[in-house]
Amino acid sequence: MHPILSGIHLVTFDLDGTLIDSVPDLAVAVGLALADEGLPEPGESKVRDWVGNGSHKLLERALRDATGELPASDVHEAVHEAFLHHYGQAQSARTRLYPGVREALDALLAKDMRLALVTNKPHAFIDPILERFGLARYFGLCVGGDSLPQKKPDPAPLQHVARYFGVAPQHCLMIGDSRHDIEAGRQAGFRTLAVPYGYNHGEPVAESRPDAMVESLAELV
Ligand SMILES: O=C(O)COP(=O)(O)O
Ligand SMILES: [Mg+2]
Repeated sequence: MHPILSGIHLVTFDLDGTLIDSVPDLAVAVGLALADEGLPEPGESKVRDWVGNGSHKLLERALRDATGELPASDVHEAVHEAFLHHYGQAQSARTRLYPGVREALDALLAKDMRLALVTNKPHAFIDPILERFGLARYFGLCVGGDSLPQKKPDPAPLQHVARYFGVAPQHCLMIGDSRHDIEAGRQAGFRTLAVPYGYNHGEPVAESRPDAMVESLAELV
């Protein structure tokens, strides 16, 4: 086991960019939502840099990029609704599990760790994606970006998970790909571990100074 796991009873995972490479499907849905407004599709590489603060921010960034200005709230709402519709139609057609994920989850469960998911993705999409990859059984609790009034980098979703399982923060670990995961984890008093392969607005997540980094979750176990 990786030394970061010593004394840990609860491991909380981020979803997008940590367990799954979801940008190909997110980019299609963003493109279709913008096309409904007669705007050009941004493509995967831009969308990769916009993911991380939930779906409202994702569409705000896309509209701002396409039009050069902050969207009016009615346009923002309409395009966000269109995105939810399109993403709901095909949220895992092109999405892939990262290498090492299943092995890591199996090994952690075998060590009697509690596992939870805290994503900024809307909650409605979590179950279908976990089901699609056979991952639903691993997580005792899944928190989405719209499950609570606060989302990462606010520590509240992590504090909620720790309280739910009755585990003190110093025995909890947050694993994620972005500065929002590391900041939320640090503020919640969790240990933090980052993976470098996900989405962090085009910046190295090492700059957020997580307690540890692994190239692949397989290295955890
Ligand atoms: O939906 C997002 O913006 C990011 O989702 P994540 O928190 O699972 O990385
Ligand atoms: Mg992420």
